[in-house]
Amino acid sequence: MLDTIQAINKTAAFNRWAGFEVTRAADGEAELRMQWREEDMGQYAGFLHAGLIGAMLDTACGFAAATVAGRVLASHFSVNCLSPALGRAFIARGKVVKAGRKQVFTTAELYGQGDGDSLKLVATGTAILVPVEAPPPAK
Ligand SMILES: CC(C)(COP(=O)(O)OP(=O)(O)OC[C@H]1O[C@@H](n2cnc3c(N)ncnc32)[C@H](O)[C@@H]1OP(=O)(O)O)[C@@H](O)C(=O)NCCC(=O)NCCSC(=O)Cc1ccccc1
Repeated sequence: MLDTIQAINKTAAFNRWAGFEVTRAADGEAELRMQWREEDMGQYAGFLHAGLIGAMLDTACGFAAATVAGRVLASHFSVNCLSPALGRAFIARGKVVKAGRKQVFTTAELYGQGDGDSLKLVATGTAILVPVEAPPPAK
């Protein structure tokens, strides 16, 4: 399952640009890591941009859902920014709360990694994923 999710991760140009690495994916859980880049990831005060906070939480939730439901699309996600997102790297951990037939409810946490291995919780989020068929081939 980890290989499958890592392969999916590589197909998204955004994920490649951001440097998302899938470090765990199994049984309704997924973990994502991203190295901080000062030159193009910051907001006005130098914290991780909220767009990237949302992207990491959304992706961790989506990959967690994919481990139990296959192909999914997000119909809703929300983000709580708890503390300035600072760190030399960021780790998002997503998990499935409930996988129904039509909706998969998920939550995720985002941690900033400080010196050494210390992790600080900087944001939390939720997402609702909808299991979908493969899209029709492009005309
Ligand atoms: C599929 C659903 C969520 C629910 O659909 P329903 O309630 O059944 O609604 P309905 O049938 O009324 O169709 C409405 C529209 O949906 C379109 N469509 C339907 N099925 C497919 C399909 N299989 N593929 C493509 N499109 C499909 C359909 O053509 C129609 O288009 P139209 O309005 O005519 O132009 C739909 O609202 C949607 O696609 N939202 C956007 C999702 C999105 O972009 N999310 C963000 C990115 S994913 C993410 O971030 C999370 C993640 C991370 C990592 C890994 C994985 C995930």
